[in-house]
Amino acid sequence: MKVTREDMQLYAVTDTQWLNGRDFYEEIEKVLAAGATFLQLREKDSTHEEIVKKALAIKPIARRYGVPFVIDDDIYAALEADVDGVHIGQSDASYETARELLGPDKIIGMTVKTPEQAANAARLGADYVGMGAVFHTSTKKDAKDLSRDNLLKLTAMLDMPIVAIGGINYDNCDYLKDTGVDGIAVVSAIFASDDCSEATRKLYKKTRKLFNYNKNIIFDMDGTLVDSMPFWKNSAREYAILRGAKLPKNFDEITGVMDLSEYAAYLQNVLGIDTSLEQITEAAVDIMNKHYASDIPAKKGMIKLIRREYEAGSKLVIFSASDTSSVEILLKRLEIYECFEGIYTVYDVGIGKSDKESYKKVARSAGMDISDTWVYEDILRGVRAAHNAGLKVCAVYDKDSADDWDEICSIADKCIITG
Ligand SMILES: Cc1ncc(COP(=O)(O)OP(=O)(O)O)c(N)n1
Ligand SMILES: Cc1ncsc1CCOP(=O)(O)O
Ligand SMILES: [Mg+2]
Repeated sequence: MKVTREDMQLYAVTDTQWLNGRDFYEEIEKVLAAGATFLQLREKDSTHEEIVKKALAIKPIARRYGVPFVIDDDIYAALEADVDGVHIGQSDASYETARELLGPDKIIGMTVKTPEQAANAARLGADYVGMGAVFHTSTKKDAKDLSRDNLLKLTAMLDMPIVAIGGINYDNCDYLKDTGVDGIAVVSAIFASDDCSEATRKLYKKTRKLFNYNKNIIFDMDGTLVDSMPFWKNSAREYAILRGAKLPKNFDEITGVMDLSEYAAYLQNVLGIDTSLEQITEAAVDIMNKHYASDIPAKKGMIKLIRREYEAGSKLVIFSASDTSSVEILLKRLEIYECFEGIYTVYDVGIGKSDKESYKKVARSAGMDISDTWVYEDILRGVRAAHNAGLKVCAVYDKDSADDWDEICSIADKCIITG
């Protein structure tokens, strides 16, 4: 698993001691939902068995949010729980031992405090480094403070993802601007807060600007933002009933595999309904627009994600295979219309989503730089085309594409599973 600089933006490190009786897993879920970009399980008072148990419980949560998840110190727990990797310091297992045990694909992060350690991390090929403590902290009393000058010296030596740690919070993190670090790792600034969601959301917004992670997002609508596929499938039935057809028992089975022109021919030739492709297309939009206006549900967490990105300054557009009117109706109903700067459909772009040129054209028209742009998409052909266009892809799980999920995840840069 490759770590990016962007993954370092807001690195959350757990510590049950700060929780004050709040539920550990609920708080972790809140932190990930609010935008933490990396997660480390660091429980200094837990036994190996307890760490494995906790890691196994956290792993599916981190997977759902597509956030890399590592364990502090315990390389055997990382192996047993099969998490994404481990973070090792100078008094933990060596990089070589960790790599041999965990294999080439797992993440190995290292603590670096001196030029020798920095050179060593570079030589060994660590996936990222953590540097600190940049401020004195009660979370790790034995951590020596790292001066700004020394931090600058260390970051200048390294060309890899770097995260600063130690006593960092919302009010003092500006200190890290232009130091060469790619983000902040925090324990108490998140987990000691009474409201972990709000603390994370505020830090996410602030660090996005601080570390210049400008983000453009091209969002798909059906299957990504909303759970509309079942409604689309049912629209064929709704139209046939509207036109007075007597439906055979296996109607859904027969029409489920048809495209619109095959469906038109079936209605005309088999069910004897006087209709045309144009009429069906128009009727489908009408039927679906009623649902977009009333009962198609947003996928779990998506509204929050869109609001978070909008508030953090991302530029968002929709690229849909549905009609513009449908997109507008839905976004207004979900009260996220103002979050999007543009709506593009395959009809006005003139190219389908299987063709990488469609995504390039949307990015160009929206004034988005390909290297800064993410595509959120649920279908394999869209994921593949967007990836081939050079865009970063966040795949969103949809049960309609369940059979393609493994292949989708082998292509996408990030995969999230919404309810
Ligand atoms: C991201 C990150 N950076 C540094 C550390 C510190 O690791 P280490 O020096 O091994 O100290 P302990 O955390 O084990 O007390 C870290 N955990 N994470
Ligand atoms: C793990 C670690 N390594 C250096 S300081 C530190 C603890 C950071 O905790 P906090 O963010 O609460 O200061
Ligand atoms: Mg350690």
